Amino acid sequence: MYVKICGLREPEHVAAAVDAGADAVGFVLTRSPRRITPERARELAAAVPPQVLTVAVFAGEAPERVREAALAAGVRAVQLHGDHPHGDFLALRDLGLTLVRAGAAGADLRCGAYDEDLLIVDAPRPGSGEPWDWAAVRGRPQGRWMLAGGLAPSNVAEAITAARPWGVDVSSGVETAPGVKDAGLIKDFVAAARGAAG
Ligand SMILES: O=C(O)c1ccccc1NCC(=O)[C@H](O)[C@H](O)COP(=O)(O)O
Repeated sequence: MYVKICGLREPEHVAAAVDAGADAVGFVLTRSPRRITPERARELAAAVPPQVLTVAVFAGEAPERVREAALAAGVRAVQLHGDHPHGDFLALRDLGLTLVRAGAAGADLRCGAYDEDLLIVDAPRPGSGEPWDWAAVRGRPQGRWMLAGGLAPSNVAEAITAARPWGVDVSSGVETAPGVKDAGLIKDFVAAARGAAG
């Protein structure tokens, strides 16, 4: 079970995610209570070992702006949320970064349909912490896809059973307030996801 912890802002929470065994850590570079600057993301990413994917998250920015910010942040992956057209992914392909497409269940659910490497199937409002009907997508997404939206240590096992994803992604469920991560919750989430998968 691939596990991504998103919306990290502080070095101790990045370290908590890495120590817990997360596969990917996300830095939000778009409008959000979790937003950080590309320069801050670079500082945080510098402490992440190479086996853990560093992801810069965008929503609605033009590819030129995504390119500039991703390079400034020094991340290894770019995540585009929402209604980005296929052309945006093609325009970023030459960066040589892992491309992640994220959207709600109404989108094309085949990973690779937009030339992306990973797919996230999320709640309608990203980063809202709102659970949705995870079971409704069971059997529909194809390829390397992560389930997101309202996941937490207390429900991630249920969500995995319901949707059978390749991976899971969380932000609000490992926070004590919007944008304020909790190292204990991060550890609990990774353990619960891996326990469910095992
Ligand atoms: O986290 C945000 O605030 C955010 C804002 C705008 C676009 C994307 C955002 N987050 C992307 C993620 O990958 C989140 O982890 C995902 O939406 C799940 O969020 P949550 O329901 O809070 O666990």
